[in-house]
Order: sequence, then C-alpha cells, then structure tokens
Amino acid sequence: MRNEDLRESFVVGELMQDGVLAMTLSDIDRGIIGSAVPTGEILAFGSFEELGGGAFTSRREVGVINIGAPGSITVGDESFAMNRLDSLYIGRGDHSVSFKSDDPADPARFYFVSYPAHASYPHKRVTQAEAHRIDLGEGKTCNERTIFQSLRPGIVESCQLVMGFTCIAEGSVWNTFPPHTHDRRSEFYFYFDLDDDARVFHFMGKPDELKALAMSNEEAALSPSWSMHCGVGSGAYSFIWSMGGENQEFDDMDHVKQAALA
Ligand SMILES: O=C[C@H](O)[C@@H](O)CC(=O)C(=O)O
Ligand SMILES: [Zn+2]
Repeated sequence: MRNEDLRESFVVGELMQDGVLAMTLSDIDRGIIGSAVPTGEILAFGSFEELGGGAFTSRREVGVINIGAPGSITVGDESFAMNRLDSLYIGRGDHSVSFKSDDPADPARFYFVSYPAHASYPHKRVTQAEAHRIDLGEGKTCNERTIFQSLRPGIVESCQLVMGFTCIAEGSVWNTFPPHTHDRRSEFYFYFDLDDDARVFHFMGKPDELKALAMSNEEAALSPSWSMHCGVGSGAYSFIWSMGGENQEFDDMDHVKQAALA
C-alpha cells in the first residue's frame, strides 16, 4: 500500500467539525469512530440503515470523552454533565442520545467510539479524577506519560469496549514503545492537543512490515488486531485509546522486540 492507501484504510480524519456529528463505521470489529461539536442547539444520534435501523444504541454500546469546554450528554431521560476529559459509558438500549455545549460559542468537543453489545449495562460518567491512573516511562527514554483508564473493568461494566486516554509529559514524545499487538482486540488511537504543524508518526502493520502514518491533530489511527501500534510525536501530545474484542485484559499485550522491527 502507498501512503494514501494506508490513510484511506487506517486513518479517520475530518473529526471535530463545528456543528457536526460525524462518524465512520469501520469493518474492524464493526467499531465506530466519531465526534460531536455542538455549536448550535443540540446534536443527536440518528437511525442508520448500516446499523440495522432503530436507535443508534439499540444493539451497541458507546464510550465518549470530552476534549473541549464543558457540555452535557442526555441519554433517554438522564443527563450527564461532561467537563473536559470526563468519560461517559452509554449502555445498549432504545434510548435517544444527544450532545450539548454549555456555551455554544466555546463548544464541548466529544469523541466517541462504539462497538456492538450483547447486553445492557448502566450508563456511567467517570471523571478524570475517578479514572485508574498509571504513571509510566522515563524522561531519559522520552516516554514519560500518564495513562488514565476511565472505562475499564472495576470502574464500569461493558460488553467489549475499554477506553481511556494517555497524556505525554512535556519533553517526552513516545507513547507505548517497543510496540505491541493484541490479537484479541482491535484498537483506535485518537491524537489530540497537537499544534497545527505538529505531527505524531504512528507506526503500524505487521512487525516485519513496519508502516508509518503522519498523524495531524484530532485524527484517529485504526489498528486491526494484527497490527502493532506505537507513535512518536514532534512534541508532547495526548491521545484517546479504545479497544474492543475478545477480552478486556489491558495487560495481555504481546510485546514486539525492537530487533524484530523491519
Ligand atoms: O493496549 C494498550 C494501548 O495500546 C494503550 O493504552 C497504550 C498507551 O496508552 C501507552 O502505553 O501510552
Ligand atoms: Zn494496544
């Protein structure tokens, strides 16, 4: 594949447009990647032929993280206040889902991921402070970072979705390295908090067929279960990671030896 073919298949861009609820249905485990930036009244999930009609969440669960100003999400008759870096788990059911900004002139910026769900679990908001926090890496290897696991077993019950975000410390540039795969789950990385001219070079592919994607702010890189993943930025950045698949064990990664990369 040439770079443009790689981008066509594995990068989701054009997210976070003002006044738009945008989404892409991937054939990677039927994951959906999307965003909602409410600059008017509200933005709501519609009904889609591709998802079998009915409510968006009739057969799906959704994880949402706000990377913008405060807003709220209404699920059926429940409303959840969503500050920056709050996460929301939305369980399966025939409820309506809508997104709102507290101040449409300074909008909330919601990123969401959805996978098919076989059971219905309660909706739950998880603030950044309530997330499971893991500090790891070191300055000398330029990979000092903090992982916030917000939608994960022990905090919320879900069918397959596991989601959270990682913030790279000032002066560090690498996320997970050496890279890893986890054949049991696919994973999406949504990069944010990059300057306009900054890039994250995201490495994907089979370990002996390494490919690079030059990622701009607010683009998502999709990793099928066979693809390794890791990235290095031209400066510090953050990213939302999310996984779906067979199990929800975060630590069962298959680490790739650096010497095996080619
Ligand atoms: O399977 C786990 C995921 O790839 C990420 O959570 C890794 C990550 O955020 C990091 O190490 O910086
Ligand atoms: Zn991973």
